[in-house]
Amino acid sequence: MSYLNPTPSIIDLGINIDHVATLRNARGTTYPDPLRAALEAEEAGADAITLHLREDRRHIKDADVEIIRPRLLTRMNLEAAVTSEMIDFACKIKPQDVCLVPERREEITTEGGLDVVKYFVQVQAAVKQLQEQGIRVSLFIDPEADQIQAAAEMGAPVIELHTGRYAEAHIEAEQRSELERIKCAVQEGVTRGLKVNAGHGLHYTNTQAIAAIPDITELNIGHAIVAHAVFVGWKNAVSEMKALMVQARQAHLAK
Ligand SMILES: CC(=O)[C@@H](O)[C@H](O)COP(=O)(O)O
Ligand SMILES: NCC(=O)COP(=O)(O)O
Repeated sequence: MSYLNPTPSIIDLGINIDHVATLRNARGTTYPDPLRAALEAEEAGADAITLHLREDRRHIKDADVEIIRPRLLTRMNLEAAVTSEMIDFACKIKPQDVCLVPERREEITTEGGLDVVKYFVQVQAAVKQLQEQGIRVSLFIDPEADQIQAAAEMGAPVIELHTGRYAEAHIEAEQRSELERIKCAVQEGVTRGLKVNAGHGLHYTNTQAIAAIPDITELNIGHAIVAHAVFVGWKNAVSEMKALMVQARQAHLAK
């Protein structure tokens, strides 16, 4: 829900604008402008703007975060690694949401969830520091019961389930089993009183089944929308994704 979309959404869409910046950085130009992408995404129905400030600054830069933060009419969901540099930066910027993610410099994309069981102490300290600044913290984790339990125990109010394995499953049986894993994780999160989001690798033909899961509050989607925008335009790509999510949820609720 936002000033632009005042009716509560049946399911929220956070638009990840990282790869608008990837395209800009490929030529060192000032276009396409991530700020413009964020504002037009809001006009097209986005409920939040997600952006990942990576340690290597391969797409989003510090200045993007600083410029975009005060201009949003919805909310900013800043993805950040659990490092003192990133947590201090987030505390300075004060986005409405920070999603703590794992990061490996050599990876092409975020390969799995943050291991909040293994790094319990470090993640809990970051959650506390961010919460002291009034920032809502989300943990980007694999859809596993022990990860969800640790997230709840350390006091994070939100989790985002990594849907990468589901999105990459090419065999139908494997995709079905990944979907079941996500459904169980959603239930586990809700039972523990958490707001449950999901995302990673979702596109125009695999998002429906995830959006239909009734207790998922928000999906964060980026790469597929930037790619689709090449053919249909940015605002159409955003509104098409939002519409298919809403339709999938409504169809499930009408059953
Ligand atoms: C954490 C996450 O899933 C997204 O932020 C994603 O990582 C963005 O794109 P890249 O992984 O390609 O940087
Ligand atoms: N947290 C997931 C996200 O923001 C979007 O990931 P993707 O759609 O670019 O794979």
